[in-house]
Amino acid sequence: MSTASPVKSTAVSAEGVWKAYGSGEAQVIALRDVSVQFASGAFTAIMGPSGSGKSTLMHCLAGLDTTDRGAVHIGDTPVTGLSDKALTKLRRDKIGFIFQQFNLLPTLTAEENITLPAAIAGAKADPDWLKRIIHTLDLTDRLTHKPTELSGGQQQRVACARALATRPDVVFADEPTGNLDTRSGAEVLRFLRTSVDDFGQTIVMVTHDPGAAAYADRVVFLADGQIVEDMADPTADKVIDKMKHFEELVAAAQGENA
Ligand SMILES: Nc1ncnc2c1ncn2[C@@H]1O[C@H](COP(=O)(O)OP(=O)(O)OP(=O)(O)O)[C@@H](O)[C@H]1O
Repeated sequence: MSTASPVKSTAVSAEGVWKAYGSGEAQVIALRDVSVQFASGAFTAIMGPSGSGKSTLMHCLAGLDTTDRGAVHIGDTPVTGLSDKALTKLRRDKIGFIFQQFNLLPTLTAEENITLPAAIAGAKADPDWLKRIIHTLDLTDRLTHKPTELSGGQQQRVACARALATRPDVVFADEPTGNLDTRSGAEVLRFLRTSVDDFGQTIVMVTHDPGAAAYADRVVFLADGQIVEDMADPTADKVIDKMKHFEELVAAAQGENA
């Protein structure tokens, strides 16, 4: 009997991606030749100092921003070069988003917020799947509430259910615990972990918090628009230790780019 673990496929990849903002003297290079792959069924955190390119990378991976050079794929689908219409469809069908500010529609109930993306896509989310995630997120008693009637933690759990409702190929989470207290943040992070372990989802999360990154399988560190470190099986202590050496990593990256 083979004991080898199954080879994971790639959910998202970037190949030689460059991205600059502005031009001439004012030009800022946000991503410099970034190549990275994110395995399906894995939870990856992206960390790095402010301005290192984390949001730009996530936006380019998710087709929310264009790249100047290089290629991005979601599964086998090339993101670079798609028409606006095809990009909208790709985001709707294959990608879930969780934002720091929750981004729920205030006039809709929790349930309507959760099912809206599938409804817009003209699809009905699988009722058994929805029930399962709503139960796992402990939202069963909150479905008729509007966002203003929910705590921040509950709102973010609704946003998690919304992101997963269509069983997307990848969920991008941008500082999902940035607006939450420690306890509510931990509930969201435990859910993201569960969604990977029990439901086979793929999560890519930008965070500043070493404690949040410790929930991931892997941490990719960016500095000055480049990947400077790729850490497997992170712990908060390992991440903190790495961040202490960040100034050296940034100086080295800037030295190479000088
Ligand atoms: N729309 C824009 N126009 C001009 N410059 C931009 C734009 N977006 C980002 N930048 C610049 O690109 C670089 C990378 O920014 P980005 O927001 O990706 O970093 P970040 O690591 O996500 O930062 P933070 O942790 O503060 O959110 C920064 O120097 C930033 O000022």
